Amino acid sequence: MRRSRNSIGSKMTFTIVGVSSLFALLTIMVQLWWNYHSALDNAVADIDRYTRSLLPSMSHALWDVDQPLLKDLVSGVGVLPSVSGLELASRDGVYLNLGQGVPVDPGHRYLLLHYPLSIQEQAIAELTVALDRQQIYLQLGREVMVIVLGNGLKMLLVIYVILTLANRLIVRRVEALANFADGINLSELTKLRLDPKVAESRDEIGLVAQAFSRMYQRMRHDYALVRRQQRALTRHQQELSQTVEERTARLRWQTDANRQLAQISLSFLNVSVDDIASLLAQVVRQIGELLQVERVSVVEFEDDRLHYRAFWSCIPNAQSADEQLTDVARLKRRFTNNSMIIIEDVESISGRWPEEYRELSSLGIRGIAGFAIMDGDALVGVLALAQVSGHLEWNDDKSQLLTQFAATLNALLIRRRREGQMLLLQRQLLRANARLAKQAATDELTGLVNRRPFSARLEQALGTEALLLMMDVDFFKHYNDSYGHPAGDEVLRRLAQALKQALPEDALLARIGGEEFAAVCPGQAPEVCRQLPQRLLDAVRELNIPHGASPHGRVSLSLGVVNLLGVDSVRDAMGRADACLYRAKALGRNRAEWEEH
Ligand SMILES: Nc1nc2c(ncn2[C@@H]2O[C@H](COP(=O)(O)OP(=O)(O)OP(=O)(O)O)[C@@H](O)[C@H]2O)c(=O)[nH]1
Repeated sequence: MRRSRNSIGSKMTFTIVGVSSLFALLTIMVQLWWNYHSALDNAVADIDRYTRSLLPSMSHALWDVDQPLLKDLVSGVGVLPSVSGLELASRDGVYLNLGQGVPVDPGHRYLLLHYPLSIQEQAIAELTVALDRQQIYLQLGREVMVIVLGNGLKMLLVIYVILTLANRLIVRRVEALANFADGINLSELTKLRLDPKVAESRDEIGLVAQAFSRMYQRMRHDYALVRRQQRALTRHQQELSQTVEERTARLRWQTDANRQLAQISLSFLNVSVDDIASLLAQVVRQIGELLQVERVSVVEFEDDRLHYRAFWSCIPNAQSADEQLTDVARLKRRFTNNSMIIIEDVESISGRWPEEYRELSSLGIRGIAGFAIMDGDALVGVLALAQVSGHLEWNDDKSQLLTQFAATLNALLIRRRREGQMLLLQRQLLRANARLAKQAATDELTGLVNRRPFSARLEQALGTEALLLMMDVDFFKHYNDSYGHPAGDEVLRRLAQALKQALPEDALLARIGGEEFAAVCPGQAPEVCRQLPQRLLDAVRELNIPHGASPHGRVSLSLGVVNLLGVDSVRDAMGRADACLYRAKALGRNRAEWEEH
């Protein structure tokens, strides 16, 4: 630590030097004062003692008028140090002035000492000794240097000792303490060690250091506690915000899912039976994307067989399981007491349901959720969601949603099934009706149309250049009688076939009675028209069916032909043709007769 002028060392130095200097000055002053007075007193005492010892001799010398002796004696006093002058004045006029004499005004410099000279207690003269203080001052001046030097050295020694002690006992330890305090950094919570010399001493600084150390320990402890609390608070806040985020996401997901489910339910209500399959395909895809699973399928049980009604997978070219290989009875058994089966990890059922485990594993399914589609108490199908790339991520919200969806799906499947059954019934009815209608319009024996459709066609051809041909088998009663009724039936069938082939394609041939045929032949070329009856007769002749009871020896026909141009009613047309036929019969049979105009 850099020591500044404000350091304890500097302050102590300044203080000690200042106080010591002052004290030394005072000491010197007092000593000088004391020395001065001692020197003055000593000088006065010396002068006094010496002078008084000489006074009797001086008195006698003066009395004896022994001038030289007197002068010697007085001069002897003048030899004393600090005596600057002497004056002896007797009553009888003897006067001696030695040295510098006695100043009239002594002032501060001189001290005058007066000694009476007497003989027989009678004063005869007075000796005045002038003491010059200057001498004492000079002597003191010499002593001052010694005193100052002595005191100065003493003072320096004392300062050195005090500063050394202060440095060792205070400054260094305070600096160590300051360094310790400087090193305190709560954010890092470092463990600081105070110098044992500072911390272990039992003086005030040691006590302060120990108090500091304890305070730091408490601060560390408190700070660690606060940090722990802060960390716990932060963790709690993070957990709280995470929980809020998760709940918000779940709520958002639920809202979105419910909205989609409502839309799906609505679309189920409005969909026509024919569109159910495509709607289901679309909906399973929607469910798959909403629940983020890789496969969704809807299967229905029918006659103890399983049918995939919809299958979707986000994996290209993924195939549903083979309907034939699924053990429907086992699948139904699993759903007997469970409306849903959630297997997040297929491995978890390896011991409990080994067959299902094998089957699912062989399909590469690693997690699956199945929801029963119930029709009342009957299990009619299963909605299944599967994961192949990993385990199934599941929660109650998804279960709740899919349970609802399965119920909606059930309603749709029931509707599909019931409407499908109705449609099937309708189609069967229509087919039966068509069959009946066809039967009603068709002659069962020959396969030709009967009278009703023929009449309708005839009506259409009225007033056109069409021909109406009425045909009747000759002597057919005899044939039946001779060959039997079944043989007669066969003849009718063969005749129908031969006549149909002989007629133009657009002609309509009908069996309008027991052994009666009729044909409407739309407008043809005159040549074709003219030859047509003969073509028909020839066709019958070519059949060459033996008929022993007929004069012709074989089965033959008689024809009555009418041109429908100018004919305006079926009844009229049939009547006219009948008349022609009658004429043909009358003229010998096996011939055609035209209406005469
Ligand atoms: N095998 C058979 N015979 C039928 C059928 N429908 C009617 N016949 C018979 O056809 C015969 C018609 O006889 P008739 O009306 O007397 O006329 P025909 O014997 O043909 O004599 P002509 O018409 O005068 O030449 C009856 O004997 C009927 O039984 C049928 O579907 N099958």
